[in-house]
Amino acid sequence: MRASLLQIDVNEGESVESRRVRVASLVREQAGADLVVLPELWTTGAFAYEEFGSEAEPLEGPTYEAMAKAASDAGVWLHAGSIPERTSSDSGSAAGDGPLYNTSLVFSPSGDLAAAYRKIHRFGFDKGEAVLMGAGEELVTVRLPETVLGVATCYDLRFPELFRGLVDAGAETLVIPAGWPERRRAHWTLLAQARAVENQAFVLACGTAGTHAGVPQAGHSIVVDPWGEVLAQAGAGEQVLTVEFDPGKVAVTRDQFPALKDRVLGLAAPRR
Ligand SMILES: O=C(O)CCC(=O)C(=O)O
Repeated sequence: MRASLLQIDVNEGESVESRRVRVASLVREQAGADLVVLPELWTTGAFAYEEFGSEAEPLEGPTYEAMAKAASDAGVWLHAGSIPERTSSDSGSAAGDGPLYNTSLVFSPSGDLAAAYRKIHRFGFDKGEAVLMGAGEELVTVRLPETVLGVATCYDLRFPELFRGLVDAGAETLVIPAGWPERRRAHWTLLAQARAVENQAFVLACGTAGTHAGVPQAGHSIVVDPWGEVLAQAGAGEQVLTVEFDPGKVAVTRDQFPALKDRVLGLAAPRR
């Protein structure tokens, strides 16, 4: 299986619309890949909090349209990263009066929406995304012909229980778009490898390059195999990271080193 991770440079010198056009064209250039992955919130930047409201779009907005077409033009599965999604509080109310979500979109090679995932763990503690956006509540997997994707977004990477939930739902390839900051790059690489080893799954983690809202981005998108080996890692700048991998390695690893079968669930709390 061939996957291309598009580590996009997100900076304020380029408008959202020109970046959308440029990214669509980069996706088209990946024809021949099985799966293409984009980063988190690449239209605005994950730290451009002031733009979340002004650039938020309904699920089927301009980014959805552009990415659905790019996926079908290229004939690839496309994890189109995430958008700031604008919602309505109920079907009868004015459009856009509901919470915003950090929503990932996955398209099939015919350009149909295969899945949407609302980021569960919002970043920022008591500010930023954590207060500006609503929290997703549902795990999402996507069945491709070669593998089952389990999707998560950026800060989710720090929460192993989410990934165990995805594995229990059948995930074999964990896809994580991000806008991870340079300051915590060591955590990014370490956590990507940890999630791969503990879940005996491939990890495809795609970050952004450049600096937006004063936050230099880590880049260093990474692909890790179920044994924890780094198959490929990008540098700091904009880059297309292409990797060939054998999805069958998940079953082989889980069979030959069956640690997942030794899980003990529902442990009792310590007695005081
Ligand atoms: O957990 C981190 O260090 C980065 C998380 C983040 O930047 C995000 O979720 O947008």
